[in-house]
Amino acid sequence: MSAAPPITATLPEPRADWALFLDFDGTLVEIAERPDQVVVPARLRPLLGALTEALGGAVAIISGRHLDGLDALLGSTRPALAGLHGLERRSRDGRIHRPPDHGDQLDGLRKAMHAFARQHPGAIVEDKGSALALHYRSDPALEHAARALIEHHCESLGDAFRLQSGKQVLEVGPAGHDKGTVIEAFMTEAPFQGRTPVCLGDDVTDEDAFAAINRLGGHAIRVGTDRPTAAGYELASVNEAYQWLNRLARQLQPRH
Ligand SMILES: O=P(O)(O)OC[C@H]1O[C@H](O[C@H]2O[C@H](CO)[C@@H](O)[C@H](O)[C@H]2O)[C@H](O)[C@@H](O)[C@@H]1O
Repeated sequence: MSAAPPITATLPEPRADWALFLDFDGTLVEIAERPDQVVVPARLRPLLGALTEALGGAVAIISGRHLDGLDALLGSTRPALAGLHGLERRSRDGRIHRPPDHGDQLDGLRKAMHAFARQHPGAIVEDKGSALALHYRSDPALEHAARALIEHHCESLGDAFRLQSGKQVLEVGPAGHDKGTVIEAFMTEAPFQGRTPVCLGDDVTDEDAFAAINRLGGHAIRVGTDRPTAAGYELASVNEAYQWLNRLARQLQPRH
């Protein structure tokens, strides 16, 4: 993180040649006690529509959730999407890019996580097929035991899988993909190619995205103020993120 630019108070002036990458949980929706309890604000869908129009379609949501779960939350809005922290994505033209599923290799860990959740009511298993998440938001004291359990299983899984920490969650999924690699993939194709990438995110896993954005000469904006970051800019909350994105959409609105 030594190459991180200092946080700049003034955010960059919106430009029509930006490509916008938006994290979901903690950036576009407030964090909830459980993954299935998030509330998608009514203002999100019109905002995504306005941003997509203003930026020539170059808007993507990049999340740790899987694509189907994101589509269910977003309803008829069908933006470019990346799921499972970059493992899978949907291009603007609707093509799905997803490596073969080796989620069955996680069966041992899957069973162990479910047994752990049965023993500890504060733990929740989120099974995303190719990846598994063990949440402990309802009982943060479980982090140590949850991590020990997962690390034990990761030893036998080898290098093909990696453990990622997030907000009160530990996730195991295929190695070699992250939010940085998926932004780089989007930037090779229309309508993102040739634009300046801009990314908003709140979590540790968004730091991979911020590092890629910095390499690509774009603007990384961290939502929240709770830890060190590679982002050069900061917005204090989900609400501030909405205010700034609304201003962006208004300022760049194409004149008809
Ligand atoms: O990349 P994101 O879109 O930010 O997704 C990261 C993870 O978000 C979800 O978990 C987090 O949000 C939950 C709902 O607010 C919260 O209960 C949990 O404690 C957070 O870790 C989602 O459930 C995960 O699959 C995503 O990887």
